[in-house]
Amino acid sequence: MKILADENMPFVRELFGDWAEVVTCPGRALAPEQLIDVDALLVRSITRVDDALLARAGRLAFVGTATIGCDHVDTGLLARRGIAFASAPGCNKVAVGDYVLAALLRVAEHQGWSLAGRSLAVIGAGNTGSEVAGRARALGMEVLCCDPPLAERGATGFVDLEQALCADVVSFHVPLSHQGPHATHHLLDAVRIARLDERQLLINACRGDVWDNHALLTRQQGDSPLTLVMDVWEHEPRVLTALVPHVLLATPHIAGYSLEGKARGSFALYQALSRRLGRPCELTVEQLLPAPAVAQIGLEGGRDQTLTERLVRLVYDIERDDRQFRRALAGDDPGFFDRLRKEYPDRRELGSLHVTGGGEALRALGFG
Ligand SMILES: NC(=O)C1=CN([C@@H]2O[C@H](COP(=O)(O)OP(=O)(O)OC[C@H]3O[C@@H](n4cnc5c(N)ncnc54)[C@H](O)[C@@H]3O)[C@@H](O)[C@H]2O)C=CC1
Ligand SMILES: O=C(O)C(=O)[C@H](O)COP(=O)(O)O
Repeated sequence: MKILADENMPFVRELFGDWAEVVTCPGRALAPEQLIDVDALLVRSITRVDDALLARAGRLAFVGTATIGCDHVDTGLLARRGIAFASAPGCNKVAVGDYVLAALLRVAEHQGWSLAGRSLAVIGAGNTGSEVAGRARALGMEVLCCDPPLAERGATGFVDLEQALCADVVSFHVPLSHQGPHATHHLLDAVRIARLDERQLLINACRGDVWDNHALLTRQQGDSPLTLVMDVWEHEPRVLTALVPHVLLATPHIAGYSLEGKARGSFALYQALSRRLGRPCELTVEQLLPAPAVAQIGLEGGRDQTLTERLVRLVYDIERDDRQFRRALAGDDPGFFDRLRKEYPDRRELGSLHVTGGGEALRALGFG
């Protein structure tokens, strides 16, 4: 069988190479002709899987995306054509939790905030939103969750969007959707942006099109700008360049880019395709991962927010990603966004570092 996989999907040769012919290619530039003799297509979020791409895919029996988000895949089309589909729900939720935790601690340091006692609203309380909620609670923050679709299914304890948008920190974790009563395209639109208070911090680590970036730029150019953390951008890989100087932490859609998260993404497709073919799964995710450079450190004495920030930065330095982003944006490379993502260094999750002497509180923050 022939598998065509995005070149940015790690571990495909280790997972599929023993029993399939594996060909890799850049995901953004995939052409219909490349699918003529392909049995299984493995993509990431940058490949639009639609009628045009599958026009000549006569043999295709399986499409997998090694991502949580599925907005790039026409799943209705796959169902109509009898092509099996799999995604990787939750694969990089821990990485998104690490990203938002790192962002909160850096912003707090920058603004001189104590996070304990402040409110944080999670918009979309699924896998990534719940992970972020857990980290925020571990920081002593008061967490509010807004998730109307879950509330409609009988879950309780939610606030509505307008209440959520009054929190000190508002972190977005919804899928991108264009239709239906809970469509999220421009969920943060010009009207809502105008109502926000300048003391608020807004974080987007889900999909760029959930925020109206032009309306946000208008707000930021006025006399009461918001504090912003943006990992995702409307119309990626293009970025509204003028907005970037008004964003405190700006990164190129890498919130979910831990090595563990990517490995889990590839592994979920290995499991799904193996199941479909009736093959045993002989490997585990753990077998794919190298040992972390630093696996253990000891903590003596008390821990405050500053020390927590330093501990997090030992494993994940979000400001490094922000610096690289700004440097690359200022350069002369129109393909900088994809390049930064392709060349992204191996980033380990906080859980890879065992901190002795830190107790349960550090484990709640994500450490091992
Ligand atoms: N920046 C990055 O690297 C990453 C981005 N993502 C994005 O984050 C999204 C969310 O991921 P998960 O939490 O794992 O998905 P999930 O499906 O587990 O949770 C999403 C939640 O959003 C809720 N929701 C849907 N519409 C809503 C609305 N209008 N208002 C409030 N809540 C709404 C759903 O009911 C669900 O509970 C993904 O679809 C993906 O687009 C995910 C991983 C990494
Ligand atoms: O899982 C998701 O959803 C994401 O947003 C991924 O982290 C995106 O990574 P790529 O698929 O664009 O490499």
